[in-house]
Amino acid sequence: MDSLQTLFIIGSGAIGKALAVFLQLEGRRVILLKGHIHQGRSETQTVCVEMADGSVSQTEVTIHTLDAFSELPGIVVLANKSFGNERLAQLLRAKTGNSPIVLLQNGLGVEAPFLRAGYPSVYRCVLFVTSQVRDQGRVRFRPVSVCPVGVVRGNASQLKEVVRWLDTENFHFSAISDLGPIVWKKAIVNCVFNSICALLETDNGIFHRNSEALALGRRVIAECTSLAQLQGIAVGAAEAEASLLEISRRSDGQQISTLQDIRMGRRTEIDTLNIEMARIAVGLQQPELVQQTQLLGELTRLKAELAMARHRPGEILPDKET
Ligand SMILES: NC(=O)C1=CN([C@@H]2O[C@H](COP(=O)(O)OP(=O)(O)OC[C@H]3O[C@@H](n4cnc5c(N)ncnc54)[C@H](OP(=O)(O)O)[C@@H]3O)[C@@H](O)[C@H]2O)C=CC1
Ligand SMILES: CC(C)(CO)C(=O)C(=O)O
Repeated sequence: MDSLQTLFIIGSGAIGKALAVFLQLEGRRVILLKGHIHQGRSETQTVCVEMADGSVSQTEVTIHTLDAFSELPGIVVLANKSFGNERLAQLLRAKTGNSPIVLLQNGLGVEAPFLRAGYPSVYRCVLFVTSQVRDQGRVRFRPVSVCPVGVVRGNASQLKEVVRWLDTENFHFSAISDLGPIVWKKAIVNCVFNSICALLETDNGIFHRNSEALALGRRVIAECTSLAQLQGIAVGAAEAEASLLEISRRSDGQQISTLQDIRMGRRTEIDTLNIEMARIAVGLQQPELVQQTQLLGELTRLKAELAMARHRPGEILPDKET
């Protein structure tokens, strides 16, 4: 399907850059676009993606702004922070036509702005990788397992094509028929990582190294799996814990995005994780169900707000662990 040949990646951060490098090195046509600045000049950078075995994938990547494109015919991949989705759904609507949209973001309900805006083809991926920008030109990338992609609005044959264009040797994608349980399982795991690692100011490896941290994680998992079950989503506590531990082992030394954001004085995505779980519980008239998850989320949000308030542009808050 030639019409999908170009991959437009929106969001030139840790995920967007790594994905662009891997795709370009396998000969795909990639256009990398800034997620929150929509006007300006294109800039070319050499991006070097470092893997756990010390190997490096390096190439020149040009980062554009959205104003340079009146149309985005191809696959539009969203690797921006999800709190930008509402605005992007409005901005992109006139440019994307029938192009499929693929969301790579963590969290619950992140696809809602695109559904409300009437996009005809929306797919969602659950990322099982970790990626961290070390400095402008270096990205540290750790794949955990293949990343499933499923249909939110669209069809199975287009999904297959989308996955074929996205998949590369270092960053694997596969098609999945039932997206709901995996989105929930990953969101539950993120409720653990994105709050506890951020509050402890530690790396993702803490859960396989420290039994007390794991015990805290189990309490969040117990609450959120009960909520999932109330929603009719079958995610067991044992499988969520297994996923937590696998990610913890494979991304030992990596910082969760929420901790990276707090250290840079940036907004976090905690609203689509712990805080969203609490909102769903309130909607089901069971507000007490996820109280500990909610408290951790509120502490994380406050920590991020305090960091934003004292942050001076360009300054990175001290890195205590890695
Ligand atoms: N890093 C990781 O290991 C993982 C990340 N994810 C998900 O991938 C997505 C991207 O994460 P990651 O690359 O780490 O994040 P980064 O912070 O490294 O980059 C995110 C990009 O989002 C863009 N952005 C920031 N604010 C806004 C906004 N208000 N509106 C639109 N765009 C905005 C920025 O774009 P620009 O600077 O281009 O303007 C930025 O480069 C997130 O949703 C995250 O949940 C999921 C699993 C793992
Ligand atoms: C849980 C983890 C580490 C796995 O991809 C992640 O989602 C993140 O870094 O944001």
